[in-house]
Order: sequence, then structure tokens, then C-alpha cells
Amino acid sequence: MLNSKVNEELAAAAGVEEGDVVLEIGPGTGSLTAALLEAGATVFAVEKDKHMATLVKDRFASTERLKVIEEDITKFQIRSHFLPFMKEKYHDTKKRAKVVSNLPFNVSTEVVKLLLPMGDIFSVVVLMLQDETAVRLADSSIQTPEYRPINVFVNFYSEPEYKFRVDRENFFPRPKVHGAVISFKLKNAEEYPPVGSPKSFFSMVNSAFNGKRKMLRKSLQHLCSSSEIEAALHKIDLPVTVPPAQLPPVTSWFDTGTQPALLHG
Ligand SMILES: C[S@@+](CC[C@H](N)C(=O)[O-])C[C@H]1O[C@@H](n2cnc3c(N)ncnc32)[C@H](O)[C@@H]1O
Repeated sequence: MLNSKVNEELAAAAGVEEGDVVLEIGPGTGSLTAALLEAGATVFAVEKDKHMATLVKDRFASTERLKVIEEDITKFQIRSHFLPFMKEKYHDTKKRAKVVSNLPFNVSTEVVKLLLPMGDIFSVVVLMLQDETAVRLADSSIQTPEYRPINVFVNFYSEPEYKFRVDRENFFPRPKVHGAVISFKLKNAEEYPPVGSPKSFFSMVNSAFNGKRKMLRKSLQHLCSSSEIEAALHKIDLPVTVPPAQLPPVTSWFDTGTQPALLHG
């Protein structure tokens, strides 16, 4: 990141303040780390590149508010290794940590899938993504062919918000596309849509989208009878012909707040 102002804005987008514990993924040379420390946070950085991990450790050797772990975030055991660190720093047991990261674009979807279900550990996840990806993930109401199971996933676990675009001239090496900062305010488990098991719910969502142009009563016929599907759609005022890409945001799939109208989850 060539522009230090963007790092300050990333930290501000997560509302980082004195005393916060922040998980930073991929600190690289430490330009965002510097902004997080400057804002008063204690930073737990996970960097997979050995050389970069050493470099960032050396750069901030004089502070006790930084811990650097050399590890790939997709393999890192957040619950067993980060959680004890966070608990040691916070006196308030209800306080949650924050995630702020400027990661390579190619691992961003994997990181989103990993972190969003962790609302018991993190209150907010702020990421730099490709602009196009950020737009697609933040708009919960898109009812276009761009609507994917990942949109259902994002809105199930969080409230996404597109923050601001970062022109590609701000990065070195310069990527082909612009970046954008997106924040995901993580829900607590009691705020999730009321499904029996998220795993079987998402398996149902994937089945529905596998037959993108098919009607739901066809693509979900291995799970429910046609009449059950028609009745469920009727309950939430949708025609039986609705294709999956035109379903409304996931939170409105549940009629009374207790009973999932769209199948059993
Ligand atoms: C785009 S650089 C970010 C540099 C820095 N955050 C900045 O703002 O200047 C990405 C960093 O993420 C690290 N990285 C890439 N994949 C990673 C992964 N799976 N786990 C942890 N770190 C990763 C890279 O080694 C690199 O240092």
C-alpha cells in the first residue's frame, strides 16, 4: 500500500480505538500494522511469508502491542491460538476483537468464509477486496444473475457495508483492477436466521443455485415435495416460478421469526 492515508481509513472503518485487540492478516512490510498500532490497538498479525514475518517483527521490535505469527491464515487455528491471546488482553469478557486486513485478492473469498461465522470472537471484519467483489457482496438486495450462495452466506452471518473505493494507483505492484474497503458487522448466534443446522441450510441453498434457471421445486426435489416448496414460497408471497437469483435477502425467507418458510434448514 503506497498511500498511508488509506491504511488510516481502513483502521477507521473498523472503528479501531485504544485498547482494541485486532487480528491483522498479511501485514507484509507493516504499513497497515503501523496505522493500527497508532490507533492504540494491540495487534495479532498472521503472516505466511517467513521473510515478511521477520521484517515486520524487526520493524516494531520496540512495542509490546504486536505479536506476529508465521502461518497461513487458512490453516491457522483461530479458536485455539487467537482466542486465549484476546482473553488475556480484555478484562471485559463480553468484548470482541476486530479483523482488519489488506490481503491478496485471490484469498479473500476463503477468508470471508472462514471469519464471518466467528461472531462470538469478532465484532467486525474489515477487508480490502477487489472493487467488483466488494460491490457484489455488500448489496444484499441484488436480485440479478450475480446473486450467489455467497450472498446468502454473507447476509446470514453479517451486515455488510461497502465503505470506499481505493484506486489501483495506490497499490504496488499496481493490480489490473481497483480495490475497495468493505466491512462486515458480525451477528451473534442468536441473530442468525432461525435454521435447525446452518450446514444443512447451506447445502439446501447450494442445491437451489445449482439449477440456476430451474424452478426451486425441481432443484430441491431431493429434499422436499413440490407441494411443500410451493407452500413455503406462498407463505413469503413469492410465485412458484421464482428463480433462486431473484430470491429476496435471506432474512426475509423466514415468516414468523421461528419457522423457516423456505424448507426445514
Ligand atoms: C497485499 S500484501 C499486504 C501488505 C500490507 N498489509 C500493506 O498494507 O502494505 C499481502 C500480504 O499477505 C500475506 N499473505 C498472503 N496470503 C496469506 C495467507 N494465506 N495467510 C497469511 N498471510 C498471507 C503476503 O505474504 C503479504 O505479505
